[in-house]
Amino acid sequence: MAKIDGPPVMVNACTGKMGNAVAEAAVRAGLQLVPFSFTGESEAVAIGNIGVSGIPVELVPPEVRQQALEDVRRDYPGLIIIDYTLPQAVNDNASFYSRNGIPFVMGTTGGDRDQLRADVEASGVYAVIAPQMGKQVVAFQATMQMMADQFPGAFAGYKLEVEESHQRSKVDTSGTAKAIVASFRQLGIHFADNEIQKVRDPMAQVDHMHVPENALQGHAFHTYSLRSPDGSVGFQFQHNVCGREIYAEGSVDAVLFLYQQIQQQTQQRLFSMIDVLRAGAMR
Ligand SMILES: NC(=O)C1=CN([C@@H]2O[C@H](COP(=O)(O)OP(=O)(O)OC[C@H]3O[C@@H](n4cnc5c(N)ncnc54)[C@H](O)[C@@H]3O)[C@@H](O)[C@H]2O)C=CC1
Ligand SMILES: O=C(O)C1=N[C@H](C(=O)O)C[C@H](O)C1
Repeated sequence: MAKIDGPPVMVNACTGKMGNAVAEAAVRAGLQLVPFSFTGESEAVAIGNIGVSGIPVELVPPEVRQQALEDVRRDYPGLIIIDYTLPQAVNDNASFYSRNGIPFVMGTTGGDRDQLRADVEASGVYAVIAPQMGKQVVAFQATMQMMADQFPGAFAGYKLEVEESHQRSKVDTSGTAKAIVASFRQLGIHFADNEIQKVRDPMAQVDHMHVPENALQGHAFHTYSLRSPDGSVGFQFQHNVCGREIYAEGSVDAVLFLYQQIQQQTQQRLFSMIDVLRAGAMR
């Protein structure tokens, strides 16, 4: 694989479905994969190491991560971390990377998002934080935000229904759905995040959300339905993704974008995936 002009990349956690997918995408893109990965305690002890595209990656448990990161920073100068762990780890991992001055791409959803942004902003570390890394879904997300910015309150009085379907193992409510619902609230619709319907039953996913059976273990099907107060006007928006390729490729674009910002020492240091799209930073 030809090497490209980019940073070494550390993926936490290569043991995860998304972490593994993005580590493979980084290698495919010609980036050097750091052969260490922070992971949830059980895997590190039980598995020891994992192969990514033929590269043996050593799994590091949380209790030795500080020394491990210092070693990695010494041996792989200029590295950028990609985090796809779990919601309960988001804030602590981001603070850990920030304390150590390591730039990162945070794809993990959940946690305290306001605190996450505040802590990263205060630290001055370079980072991209986004609950959605799939470029075309981000374009849809940005379009909804632009409509809300341009026409606040335009849908006041409308009723909204949101259904998001993911693999059964997904513990949290979709961060993408929450971001798009925030735009609907700006458009005047009264709707709380806890009203988002999580579809996790495989039969309902196939019969009601029309998820292909071969995508049940990795999909993201979202439907947003709007109805006017008198029921005479309706809208429906959908974004349906099978697999994880779209997020993995977008994450690599985010890494290359962040690498450029660091090289240019830009004043802005905290970015969203909409910033990455606006910069045209896509292969
Ligand atoms: N931004 C985006 O476009 C996307 C975001 N995601 C998000 O990525 C996250 C992971 O999703 P999956 O890979 O499907 O989950 P998963 O359960 O397959 O993998 C999570 C991995 O994180 C590890 N982990 C848990 N705590 C950790 C810690 N403190 N430090 C290091 N590793 C730790 C676990 O051992 C596990 O291997 C979720 O929050 C999901 O919503 C997933 C796909 C796309
Ligand atoms: O967990 C997933 O798989 C995904 N999570 C993200 C989210 O919570 O919005 C992005 C996408 O839906 C896939």
